[in-house]
Amino acid sequence: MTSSQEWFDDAIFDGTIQKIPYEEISKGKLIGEGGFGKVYLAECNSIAEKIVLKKIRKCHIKEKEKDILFAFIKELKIHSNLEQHESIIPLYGITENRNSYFLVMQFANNGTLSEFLKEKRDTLDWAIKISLAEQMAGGIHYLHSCNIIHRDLHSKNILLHDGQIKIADFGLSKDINSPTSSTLGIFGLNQIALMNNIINGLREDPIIYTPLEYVELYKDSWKPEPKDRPLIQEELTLI
Ligand SMILES: Nc1ncnc2c1ncn2[C@@H]1O[C@H](COP(=O)(O)OP(=O)(O)OP(=O)(O)O)[C@@H](O)[C@H]1O
Repeated sequence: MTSSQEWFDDAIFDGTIQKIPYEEISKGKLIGEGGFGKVYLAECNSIAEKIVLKKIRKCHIKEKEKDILFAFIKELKIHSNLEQHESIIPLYGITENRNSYFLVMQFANNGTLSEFLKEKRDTLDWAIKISLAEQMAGGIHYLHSCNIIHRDLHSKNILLHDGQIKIADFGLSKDINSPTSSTLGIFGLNQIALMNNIINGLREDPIIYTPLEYVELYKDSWKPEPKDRPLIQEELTLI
């Protein structure tokens, strides 16, 4: 029987995932922390632009943290099977040192959409907002065309690089052709509370001065019955 370490190694290194030698990388400052672990800014000899390292410690590879491990591997596999797309954050590969594995991806130099919107809330004009919505719909449309549903889209999982939307964080995504899918165990209490509110019909109030066509579009998109919501292709056309 293989150890969980061997199983993890096999799961990572079979297929198309590029392994980057750790010696080629100089790790910089800590820039964030998520469900798997810490995220660092870094540079790599063979990659022209700045990168981030998203870390999972090897000691997480044990039974009681299987959900975290599965989400990490799922993110890796789904992300590495995607082609380059302007609205998806590029994944360069994986690297490892003695204690940890790291996903290696492009550093998004404008941070998360959440930070961007907080900072620019009062100065963003509608042309930029519509352009961001269009880029996002374009990225989601691309994912759907690859039979991937993201399932965790929110403004902290959407990054911006040189003003361009980059969808990230595929840990909860599902390949609709794949029979294994359940990662429900890794939802946090906040997400469960939010889901409850949505199921019970709670919706935000439209923000004043939002164009009416846009309000109608997003109200259509939060209808309770999925069949009543527009497809992403329709949204893209309307935007
Ligand atoms: N490619 C990136 N470029 C720039 N900053 C990033 C990048 N990836 C992650 N970050 C930063 O690191 C933080 C943590 O990212 P990470 O994806 O690990 O977690 P999360 O999405 O916040 O949480 P979770 O993994 O639980 O959904 C982000 O909020 C963001 O500030």
